[in-house]
Amino acid sequence: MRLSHVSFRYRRRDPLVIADADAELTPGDVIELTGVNGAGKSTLLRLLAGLARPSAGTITGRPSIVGFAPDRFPTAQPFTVTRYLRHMSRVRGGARWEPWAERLDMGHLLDSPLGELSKGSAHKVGLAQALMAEPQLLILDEPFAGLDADTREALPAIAGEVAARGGIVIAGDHQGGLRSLPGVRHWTLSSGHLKENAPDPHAADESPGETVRRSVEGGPPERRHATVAVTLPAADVQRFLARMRGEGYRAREIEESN
Ligand SMILES: Nc1ncnc2c1ncn2[C@@H]1O[C@H](COP(=O)(O)OP(=O)(O)OP(=O)(O)O)[C@@H](O)[C@H]1O
Repeated sequence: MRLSHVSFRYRRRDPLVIADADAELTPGDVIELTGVNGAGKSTLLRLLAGLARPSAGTITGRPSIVGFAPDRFPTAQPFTVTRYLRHMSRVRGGARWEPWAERLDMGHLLDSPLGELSKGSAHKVGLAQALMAEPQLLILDEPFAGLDADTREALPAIAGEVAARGGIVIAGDHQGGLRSLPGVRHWTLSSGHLKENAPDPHAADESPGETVRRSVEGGPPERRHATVAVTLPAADVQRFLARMRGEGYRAREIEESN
């Protein structure tokens, strides 16, 4: 997925909120987006999700299944949690919401009307509806806001699992909750400009998917690595990378040749 010269303003004479942003997101990426209040993080996330259109520039290659968890889940809807999640499951072609309700510890909330939920509980409903469709692009706006300790702890692993199966995860997050995942990319927005920070030199040399695979398999991580050069048709690169990252391996360099 690629952003090319993306700019956005809310109204014609308003200043640009996003100015000439360029970026590339590849399957398996986990990206943390930071910036001060009002920097434009939510705006950029909505553009990435396809909920707003760039005023200029293009966003191409958006995966077809997108999960978006907003910073404020809209609770002014006349449903209980179960009815809402069932409805979203139908919209999502019969996606299974029950495992997510269990994993996010929502059992006690299922009969509650959306309008009576606490902030953190409403946030969990937003996360469950975003996750249920197994999105190839998972967009989380302030995912840790208001969450209880258990769910906060579960969320990096969930993000890592989405990446491990070749999904892209991007989270607008003040709290640095995904930083425990090695290989996380860091984007910042400042004065409308999107910038990628250099990777943390102390971070482990492995992808988030690899970390999850190791934690699932158990045992201490094996630190020895080998680098293998692979040649394949250019048209197959994205599919290959997705599969490779899904297996927990990490691409170091991509070079095009004739
Ligand atoms: N619907 C809107 N109409 C007009 N301006 C808006 C609208 N939504 C946001 N803005 C403006 O766009 C700018 C960026 O807002 P945005 O919510 O994207 O920032 P943010 O980085 O997510 O902030 P925060 O960290 O406080 O959530 C702000 O100046 C805000 O006032």
